[in-house]
Amino acid sequence: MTTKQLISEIKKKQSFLCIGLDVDLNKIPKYLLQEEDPIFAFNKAIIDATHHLCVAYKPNTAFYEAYGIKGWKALEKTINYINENHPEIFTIADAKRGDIGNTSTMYAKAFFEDLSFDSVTVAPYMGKDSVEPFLAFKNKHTILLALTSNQGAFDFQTKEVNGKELYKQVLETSKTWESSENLMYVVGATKAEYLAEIRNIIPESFLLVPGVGAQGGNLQDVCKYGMNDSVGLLINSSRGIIYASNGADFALMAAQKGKQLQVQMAEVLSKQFQ
Ligand SMILES: O=C(O)c1cc(=O)[nH]c(=O)n1[C@@H]1O[C@H](COP(=O)(O)O)[C@@H](O)[C@H]1O
Repeated sequence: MTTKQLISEIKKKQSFLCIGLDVDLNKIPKYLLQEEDPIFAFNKAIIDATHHLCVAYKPNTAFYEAYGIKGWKALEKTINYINENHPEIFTIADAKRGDIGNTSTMYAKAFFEDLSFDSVTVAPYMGKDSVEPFLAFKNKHTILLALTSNQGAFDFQTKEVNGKELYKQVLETSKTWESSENLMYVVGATKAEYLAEIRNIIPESFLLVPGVGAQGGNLQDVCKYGMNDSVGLLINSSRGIIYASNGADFALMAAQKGKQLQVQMAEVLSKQFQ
């Protein structure tokens, strides 16, 4: 999917919501465990109930890898289900990969070709030759970790190296790489106060912003400082939506939580883009 198509979908749905499909078998309704593939059954119900409210789905691969071959199969069924039924939805494999060049190429093939995701999250710390193999894929997107939502972001990312914070060096350097138009960046919603400065460095790029809901990030602050002329934001919520209930009404309740965020997003968009 191109960025242009993503922006057009955001405007159409009046939403820049990304729903995180982080499936934990201990948290889903007990009766689903009798299904042949409980993870896929859960995801299918969530997707059926929420696809009109969001523009992106983000399965975090850890929640699938943890269940071995069955988990990986469920991930494959989930991405195929989204691509077949809702091809207009942007898909993110949240895998946080990155390695020496030839290995990164294999990671990119796994997520872009075998699983047909639109994007994958990548850690920047092995540098240019570890990221460019992902960028080489046309109409696919590499979402680089810039300033993450967790407390540990302060251990390295905000530390100054040669007079400049490391996350700023990640932003400035990565935008000079080949095919950098395929880059997006992760900035945690819990770091909203950094967004204005981040926008000075990368005014055009899309930001994936996790951390609203369960981690306490604030949607209004993220929009105020992070939005650009093309919206430029995908705001993710995982647990806050998919575990709204663990009863038979789980999908309905997830849709209600998703709707609450979508309504707030529509309000922001109507003010910003009249
Ligand atoms: O890359 C990510 O998506 C990510 C980066 C980050 O800085 N913080 C962060 O929480 N995430 C992911 O975003 C999701 C957040 O989930 P909730 O806190 O349940 O909404 C999880 O899949 C995290 O792994």
